[in-house]
Amino acid sequence: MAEVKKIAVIAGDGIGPEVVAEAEKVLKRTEELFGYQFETEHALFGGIAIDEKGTPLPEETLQVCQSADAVLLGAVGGPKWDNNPKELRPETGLLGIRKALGLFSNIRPAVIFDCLKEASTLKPEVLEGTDLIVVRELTGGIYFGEKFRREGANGQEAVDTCVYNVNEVERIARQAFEIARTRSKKLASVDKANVLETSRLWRETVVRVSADYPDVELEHVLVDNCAMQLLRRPSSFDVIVTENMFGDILSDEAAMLTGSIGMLSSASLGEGSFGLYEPVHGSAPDIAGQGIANPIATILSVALMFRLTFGYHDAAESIERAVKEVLDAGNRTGDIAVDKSTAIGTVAMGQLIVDAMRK
Ligand SMILES: NC(=O)C1=CN([C@@H]2O[C@H](COP(=O)(O)OP(=O)(O)OC[C@H]3O[C@@H](n4cnc5c(N)ncnc54)[C@H](O)[C@@H]3O)[C@@H](O)[C@H]2O)C=CC1
Ligand SMILES: CC(C)CC(=O)C(=O)O
Ligand SMILES: [Mg+2]
Repeated sequence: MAEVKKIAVIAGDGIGPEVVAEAEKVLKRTEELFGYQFETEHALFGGIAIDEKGTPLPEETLQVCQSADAVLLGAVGGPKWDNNPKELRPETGLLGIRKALGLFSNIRPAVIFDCLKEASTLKPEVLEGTDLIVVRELTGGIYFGEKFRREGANGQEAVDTCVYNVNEVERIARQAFEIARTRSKKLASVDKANVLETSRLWRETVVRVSADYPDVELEHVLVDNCAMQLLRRPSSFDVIVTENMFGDILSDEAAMLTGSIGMLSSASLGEGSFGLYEPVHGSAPDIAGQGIANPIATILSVALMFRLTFGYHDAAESIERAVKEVLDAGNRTGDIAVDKSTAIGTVAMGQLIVDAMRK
């Protein structure tokens, strides 16, 4: 009998509950097929937690996560809470949970399915050979720096501060070098070292760490150039390591190589095997409640959980193969459909993937 793995399930807001419901069906099917056992515990987080508990990250939610082996998260946020004071915004909870759980590394693979090349923003010949991972620093930088308003000589000013220390850069750099070692041994470190002091420290630190990885070829790319090169020659990248905000932005851009942000999964990791798994997209208020969101990013996040936290490679492969088969057969949600009139909904896509899973 396999050991029971505890998974904290946080559906969140908007399309979060819709896509997480499909991922939970995948967990159940995995139990039936492979005999693995999961104990899920649901917790409130984000806007719904503000409404019901008065805070985006209730203490009991944090405890549920801390006592679990892994967390499955949908998405949080939406216009309902946009004008809340900053401590009562869903994104405050998102940053808070990442910090509280020590999840400094966010791994975002952009996997290109051949049959989706038609849905990509780029021409198939430009996409040829593209398979990249963005490794984003997740608990430092400008999202976590001090922010405030003040009265300046010309009226109100707003201040966001960006801080990185050597330790924060070193640990994410090491993780990216380790990942690069398992792939094509090429690492692109993305910064803005021609302007930002945090980026100069970033670059110095990455160069120092690179001495321990002589087998990995390191290049430095300025973030503006990287944004351009991702569209011009995406196949030249393999592993990209970058700071929090640059990684946030570049991974949404990389999503469009795959066809849609609804395809991009992610793993947030710390020092141990514990991880939080979530789609890269947000709560998509514009399509929430319509049953049309693409659940694949969340389902592929479960596959990442199986690989990186549980070591269930057989089950991960089953999910990934099922997703490919379902897409190869021409099934599309609206975001990846060229002919939108043929699009299927969230539940139909989830069910097709569950049905295609095999041992
Ligand atoms: N990890 C999280 O919980 C995140 C939360 N957010 C929050 O989500 C809210 C909405 O943010 P947006 O900037 O609109 O970004 P978003 O990622 O929610 O949506 C951007 C666009 O992509 C589409 N989209 C996203 N996921 C999709 C899916 N699975 N299937 C089909 N289409 C999909 C949406 O319909 C929208 O047109 C905000 O409150 C934001 O703060 C944003 C990013 C991450
Ligand atoms: C609160 C934001 C940093 C969420 C986001 O856009 C992300 O993590 O991708
Ligand atoms: Mg983002």
